[in-house]
Amino acid sequence: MASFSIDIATTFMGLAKRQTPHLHGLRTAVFPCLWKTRKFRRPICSTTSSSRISFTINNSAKANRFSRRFSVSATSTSTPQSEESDVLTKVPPDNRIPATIITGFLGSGKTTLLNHILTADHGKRIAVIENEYGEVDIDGSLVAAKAAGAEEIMMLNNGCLCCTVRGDLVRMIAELVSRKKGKFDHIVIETTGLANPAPIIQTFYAEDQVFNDVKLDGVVTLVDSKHVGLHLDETKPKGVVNEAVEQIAYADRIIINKTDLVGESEVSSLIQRIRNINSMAHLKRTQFGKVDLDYVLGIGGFDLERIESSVGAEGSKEDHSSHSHDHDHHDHDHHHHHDHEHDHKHEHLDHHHSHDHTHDPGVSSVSIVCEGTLDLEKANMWLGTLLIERSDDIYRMKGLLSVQGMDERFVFQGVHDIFQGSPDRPWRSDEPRTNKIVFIGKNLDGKELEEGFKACLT
Ligand SMILES: Nc1nc2c(ncn2[C@@H]2O[C@H](COP(=O)(O)OP(=O)(O)OP(=O)(O)O)[C@@H](O)[C@H]2O)c(=O)[nH]1
Repeated sequence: MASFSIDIATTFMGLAKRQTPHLHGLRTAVFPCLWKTRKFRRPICSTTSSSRISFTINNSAKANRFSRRFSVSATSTSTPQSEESDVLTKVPPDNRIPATIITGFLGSGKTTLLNHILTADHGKRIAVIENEYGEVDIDGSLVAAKAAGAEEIMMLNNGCLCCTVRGDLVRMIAELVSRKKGKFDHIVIETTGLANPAPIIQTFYAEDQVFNDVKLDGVVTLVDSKHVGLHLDETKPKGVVNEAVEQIAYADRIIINKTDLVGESEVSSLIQRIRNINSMAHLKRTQFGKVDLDYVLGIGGFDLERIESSVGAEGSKEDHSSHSHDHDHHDHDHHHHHDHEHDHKHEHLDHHHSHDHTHDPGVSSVSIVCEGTLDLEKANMWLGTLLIERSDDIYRMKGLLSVQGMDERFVFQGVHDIFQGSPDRPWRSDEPRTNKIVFIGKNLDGKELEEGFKACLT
């Protein structure tokens, strides 16, 4: 399989060359390269052969904002390389410090959750980065007052992490690492209630100072069951993001908080609405942010090896734990595309899927589930083109793919124009080679995505 890794790399390299007219603009000084190419170095296992190609695609219409980056890690686990091999044979374990982003609209319960994390008995040494808009640090004192458990609390008070103080975040993480490396196990970042998580997520991939020492573990979004509907309903002027929607769209875990303030039917319809926006996050209902800590820390939401849990065929999971409640799973309504073709709503088992296609400009999820094997070159071309044209609208992608000629499952994930993929464990002999891919974004046309994807099957 080692040679296969190289084949994959060659394939991607070939495509990169073919797209040369678009490729190199951002690697020159013509445009500021906010998204430098980098090596994705997380190992699959210690005797891995690994090759990786990254390249940057310039979309001139949008180049003044972000470069297009499309990076692929091709890693095979099957054949160890000889000492002489020029393919990397031993990849060191990924010892980077995990970081969790806690987000959610104003007043949704972020600080309450943070205090719960800091005071719980988990044995983790946590460094906190707390971001507030105002000069006066209120949350910081609230956290600090309770936070016997925090190794360090750093405040960022002069603006919002997703915009003005993003550079400060980079410096703060670098400082934390240089000053206290080895003295803490996890970083928790609480954003302001008006933060758009995307630029914060991107910081973990775009900035060497962060990427080299810290890995993004997951995005946890708090939702105020009573008030979030108002914010989700808000119509923003063109070009202005609805933060409440974005925060849900980027989440790996969604905590539906303040359930004491609403009735069961309100929670159920809220869950339906949330699933419509993000069909791959896990959901949990709570009061005062009381969740098991392993629900929010160490979740591997951005870990390629653990991506499967979030691309389950039947959409987002509602986790049941400490709370007894009565609810059903019957009527969530995300856009879900199976092998079979039909455009009516139907029920099967205990799920009710909508197969009709929406042109609603809002944020939604599209899941594609189908058997078959993918021509990697076609898939690369399709995704590359899609991201050049639509990466502003495609917020998140995760997938588990069956690739032609490859014994392992191919896992990938993306955030806008960042894309990473690598082989994972081998397919089992009794396992259907089912492709699962989830898109979350704006103006998604499920039919078009499904057709595009299926055109890449062999
Ligand atoms: N009734 C009720 N109140 C809650 C719950 N969770 C948090 N609160 C209260 O809601 C208020 C806001 O909670 P915070 O944790 O400060 O919310 P936040 O998201 O950090 O707020 P900002 O930093 O302003 O965005 C506080 O008074 C909390 O005590 C809950 O489950 N039920």
